[in-house]
Amino acid sequence: MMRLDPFYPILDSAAWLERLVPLGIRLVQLRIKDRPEEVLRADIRTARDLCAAHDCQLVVNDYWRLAIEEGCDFIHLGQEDLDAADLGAIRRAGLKLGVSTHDDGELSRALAVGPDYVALGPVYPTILKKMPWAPQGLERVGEWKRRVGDVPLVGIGGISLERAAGVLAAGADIVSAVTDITLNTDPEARVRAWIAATREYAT
Ligand SMILES: Cc1ncc(COP(=O)(O)OP(=O)(O)O)c(N)n1
Ligand SMILES: Cc1nc(C(=O)O)sc1CCOP(=O)(O)O
Ligand SMILES: [Mg+2]
Repeated sequence: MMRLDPFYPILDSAAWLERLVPLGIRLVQLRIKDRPEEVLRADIRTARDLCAAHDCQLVVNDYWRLAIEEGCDFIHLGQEDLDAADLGAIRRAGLKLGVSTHDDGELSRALAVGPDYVALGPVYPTILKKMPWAPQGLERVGEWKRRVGDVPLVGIGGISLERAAGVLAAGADIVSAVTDITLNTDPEARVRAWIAATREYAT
């Protein structure tokens, strides 16, 4: 499999991708919540075409059926999403799969489905969504990497540009971020800085 880029921003609309992907993002997640299906489908299509034009790997969050129907090739599912998903249909369609984990049980379950990456979170406190887990910390990142072996490990949750190098040094292969970019006063400059800071980890 193609190596995934170490910088993995998550954005909540195709409009955000249109703004930021052309700056040189090579791996991005479209994570849209609570929108009608026609909006989801239109954004997935726009994101798919944009990412294809910019040599960027698109990961669609949650909506695996729409991802299959729209010819996307990578989805992200959390544990509750896994409960409802048809993994056979996902694999038959040739989709790659990233899975969230927050504790031991979730990691065992994630590894059992043969994921294309495992995400561990929240590494630091996050303001994006309420989560029942305490921040995992950097030692847990290292422990997860030892347990996942060759499977790429994504660190997520409260990761800023300033924290990214520490998360990578602790064992993550990839660092993911939302608000450090989208709430920044200059998201374009922030993305350029992330790309420059993570370039040495890319191959
Ligand atoms: C890279 C990455 N890691 C974790 C998540 C969270 O997925 P999930 O637990 O399903 O929660 P939602 O994002 O769907 O609210 C993610 N999306 N991406
Ligand atoms: C979407 C998401 N999933 C997480 C998990 O731990 O599974 S943490 C998270 C939010 C990440 O946003 P920010 O970079 O702004 O903290
Ligand atoms: Mg989900």
